[in-house]
Order: sequence, then structure tokens, then C-alpha cells
Amino acid sequence: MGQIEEARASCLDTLTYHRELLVSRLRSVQCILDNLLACGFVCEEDVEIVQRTVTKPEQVRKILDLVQCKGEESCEYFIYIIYKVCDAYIDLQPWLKEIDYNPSRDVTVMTVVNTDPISRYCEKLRHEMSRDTCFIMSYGQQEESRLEDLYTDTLMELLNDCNESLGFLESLDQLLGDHAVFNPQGETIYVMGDAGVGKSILLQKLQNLWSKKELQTDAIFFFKFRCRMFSIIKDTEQISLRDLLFKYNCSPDQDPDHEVFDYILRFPEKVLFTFDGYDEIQTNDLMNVAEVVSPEAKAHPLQLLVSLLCGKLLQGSHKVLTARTGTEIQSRVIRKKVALRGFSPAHLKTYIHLHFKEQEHRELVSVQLDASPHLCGLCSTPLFCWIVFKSFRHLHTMHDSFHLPETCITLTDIFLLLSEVFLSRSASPAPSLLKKSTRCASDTFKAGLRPLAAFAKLALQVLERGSFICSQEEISVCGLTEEDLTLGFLRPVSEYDASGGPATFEILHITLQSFLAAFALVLDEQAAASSILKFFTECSRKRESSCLPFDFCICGSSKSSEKHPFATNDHLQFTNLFLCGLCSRWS
Ligand SMILES: Nc1ncnc2c1ncn2[C@@H]1O[C@H](COP(=O)(O)OP(=O)(O)OP(=O)(O)O)[C@@H](O)[C@H]1O
Repeated sequence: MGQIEEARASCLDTLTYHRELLVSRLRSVQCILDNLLACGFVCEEDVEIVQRTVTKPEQVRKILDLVQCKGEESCEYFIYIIYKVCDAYIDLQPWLKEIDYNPSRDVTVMTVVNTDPISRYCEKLRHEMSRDTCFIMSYGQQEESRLEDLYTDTLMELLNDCNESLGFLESLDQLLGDHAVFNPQGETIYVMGDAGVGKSILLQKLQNLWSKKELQTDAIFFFKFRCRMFSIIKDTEQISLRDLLFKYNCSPDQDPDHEVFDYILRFPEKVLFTFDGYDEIQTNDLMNVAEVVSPEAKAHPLQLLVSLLCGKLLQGSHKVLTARTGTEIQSRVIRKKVALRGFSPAHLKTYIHLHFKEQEHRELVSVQLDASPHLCGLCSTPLFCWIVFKSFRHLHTMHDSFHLPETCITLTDIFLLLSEVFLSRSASPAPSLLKKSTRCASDTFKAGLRPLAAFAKLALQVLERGSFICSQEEISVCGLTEEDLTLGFLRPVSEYDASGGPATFEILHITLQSFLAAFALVLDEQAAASSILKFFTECSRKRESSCLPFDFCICGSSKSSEKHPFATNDHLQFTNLFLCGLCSRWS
């Protein structure tokens, strides 16, 4: 009993002795007040008196006076709150160590609720991140797959600044670690890879793991952006860093004193950013964008992006940036580099296993892949693999067949199949269990020609203006109906529209956009040959090397540094390849 008395007395003394330190370091008073009130150590009137006090230090002084005059128990509980809600009282954790604080058994039975705005915000971020990342955005809108049901590891090769291999990453946790860092001053982890190799999905997995607290990182804030958003925002629009984080990501609730933003500024190392698709930024002089150094200044979002990547804003925060292979980024900002190489044969086996639930189907698909090295090569790129598997599944459901039409299948065939799958949604009635329809691709295409031509026209128009996004109006002008939208070629995008403007859409994948654009070119009977081939001229100005379809898609990097750093012409290259593919089929 004597010992307990001594411990209690020491809490009151401790507060007196360390009063100055507490007054200067204790910031979040709300959480302290909420808990003191809930446990009956203060009353509503006390809380009001504290809240009416203007400055933070004054508020803390008032709280200290209150708890000290209520006695030892309330002093101990006061310290216990600081101990329990360590995120919010991070500045006071060293102090607790210094005084060698250990909560007594009496106090540990008392409840502490974390009502601190920072902790609440972290929870909200995790909750929203979990909701936004648990499904793989379906290309067909109709069936969505859970990320954890389909995510399969891919080969992640570490590179040095000369693009020499430093080995492979064993797990996603290593992505953020210090292993293979070649420029410690750089702050950005650069992940590159070809179209459809899984860069976005890798980030999604990272985000999902973080949301479940399964990612090894100290980051308690996670902000995700798609880079294209930065160039979509009007040139005249100026926003602050706070807006970028809170308006375009997730905003804090009940934070009258802006504690969350202040905290982020004070502890940038607690922040993790992902920026997906740097190659999609449509501006030619990103190198010359004026950097912003003040977190309060308003600037164009692109300036904020560049300043974050360079560490001029929120220095010390962690950043993962993805881009298509060959996109140039100033080496001074790159901390380490990872090249995604797609599925290895072992990964492919795992993916088959996840994709097909029935053993019989798994075996049939494996046999086909083993018989066709070409198809197997295509399937090392997860996007193409997904399309191939989707086609297998479709053929099976509709026609009881598990065979693709040709043994030597090309990328054009794959996208034709995907279109056939989409078009057959409206063309055929729901498959009957007893009688499967016989497969006739040309009938499906004939029946679906109107929407297909309209989607193709739309894709070409959007591509020609160097964009990925189309408006509702453009869609209608191309003759597409509400019902056509359900086929699966388009998906809605709302994430850039913080102002709640009218809905916009994007074509499900940029590669599909290129395919449809090529389709529009071959469908246009009136067009002169020069107009059909216009993208060849466009690309030959930028790139001299050969345009062999599969060195482009399968054999890793195809782009070289002669291109303009931030204006990749992949989409035009792909259009040309598909044009060749389509013409060769119909010649
Ligand atoms: N690790 C993976 N596990 C399972 N499926 C994957 C994986 N990576 C990619 N996919 C499949 O491939 C599709 C395309 O992947 P993703 O959008 O990540 O490619 P990307 O590299 O970002 O392409 P782009 O450069 O064209 O934007 C996904 O929607 C998914 O179906």
C-alpha cells in the first residue's frame, strides 16, 4: 500500500516537475479532454473553460491545473492517456522513457479512447484505402475479382543507375527498404515496366497491405495518385499541398486546429506516396516546371508533384513512382530502381491455379500453354495473360471448348478475342446449361459491328488529342448508348474530379485504346492510305529502331533515350502494331 501511495504521489510530482516540458510539447488536447471527461475527472464546464482559452500552451496549463487539483489518480490517468495514444503524443514518448513510466495495474483497467484527429485520420485513410484496393478493377465491369484471390507475385528486378541487375526482390516489403539503394540522396523508388506488366496492380497490392497493417513500414499516412490526374487539371488551377492531399485523396474530419496537416509537415518520414503512370503525364517540359518549396504556397499540381519527387516538399517522405519502361526521370531523384519483368513460369502456374478453380480446366490450360511457347511468352505479361485466360473461360462457357483458334497467336488475336468476349455479351443470350452455342466469331463481330465501330471511333478521337479520358458528350456523339457502355470497353473515372463535375470515362486499358484506334483506321473505307498510316510518320520521327511486334511487347524495354523524356509514344506504336496485325489478317 505504501508503495502504491508513493507511485501515485510521484505522478502528481512528475507533472509539477515537468510542467514546462508538457506545456511546450503537448499538442493534441482534445483527446486528453475527451478521456478525462469520459472517466469523470473533469466536467463539461471544465472542458468549456479549457476550450475557451486561446493558445495551446494556455490550454495545457489549465488541464494540468485541473488534473492536479483532482488528485493523484487523475494525474496518473493523464499520463496514461499520453502513453496509450502514442501516435498523437509522439513528441512525449521520449519523455515517458526518460521518467521510466510504467502504468500501474490500477490505471491499466481504465479505458482510453483515441479521439485524436491524427489517429482518426490515419484510421480513415486505412479504411478508405482498404475499400478502394480490395478489388482488381474489372475490365468488364460485370465481374470483379478480389485482389487477394488473383494477385500473383511477379519478377521484380533491382537495377543500379546504369541499369545493371542487382538481383531480384523477394517480397514487396523489400521494395521500401534500403536494399539496393544506389543514391541515398534520392527519395523516389522508381518502378518501371512495359505496358500491362502489372505496375498499377503492384501499387494496389502495396496499398492494400498497408491498409491491413501488413506492410513493413513506419508510414502512418498513405496517399495514392495516378499521374495523369496532374496533367488533366486545368493549367490555370492552383492548389496547395494541403488541397492536393486532402481534396484529391482523403480529408480529415473534426480537425479544427489543422493538426493533421501540421503533423504531416513535422513528420514527413511518416508519409508514403505512390504515383502511378508517370509516362501518362502529358506535358513536354516537366523538367522545367518551377519547384515549390513552401507547403502553404498554391501552385499547379504538376509543380507540387515535381517538388514532392525532388524532396523540395515533405523532404524525407517515401515515394514510389511507376512508369513505362524507357520513361526518363532525372537520376538525382531516384533512390532505387526496380524493373518489373512479369510472370516467371512458376508465377504463371500459380496464376493458372488462382484463375481456374477446377483442376480439369487448369490442366487443359497448362497443356495449351506448354504446346505454344508463343502464347506462353505472351502470358508472361499479366495483362495479356488475363485476356488469354478470360478468352479461355469465355470459350468454355459459351462453346464448351478450351481451345484458342490458332496455335500461333498474336497480340492482335488476343485483343480480337477480348472484343469478341465483350461483344458476345450483347449478341448472345445467356448460355444454356444444356446446349452450348457453336462458336462463330464472325457472326459475333457482324452483330456487334455498330458498337465496335463506335468504340473504335471514340478511341481514335481520344488518342488523336493525346488523351485517355472521354466525356459523356463525346461518347454520345460517337453513337454509343447506355447499353453499349455495359459491354466493358469503357470504365468510369471520377477520381480526378474533386469539383463533382460530369462523369468521364476511360478506355479500360491504354493498349485496348490503341487496338480500337487501329480498328477505326482499318474500318474507315473513305480514308486515304496516308491517313491510315499517319502514326507511322509520327513514330518514325521519334524512333528509328525496328517495330517488330513482340520485341516491343515481350522482350522488355523497347524505348530508347532519344525520345522526349515525358511524352512516350507507346500508344501510337501499339496502334501501328495493331494496324499491321489487323491488315495482315484481312489481306
Ligand atoms: N501481379 C498480378 N497478379 C495478377 N494479375 C495481374 C498482376 N499484375 C497485373 N495483373 C493483371 O493485368 C492487368 C494490367 O495490369 P496493370 O494495370 O497493373 O499494368 P500496368 O503495368 O500498370 O500497365 P500500363 O503501363 O499499361 O498502365 C490487371 O488489371 C490484372 O488483371
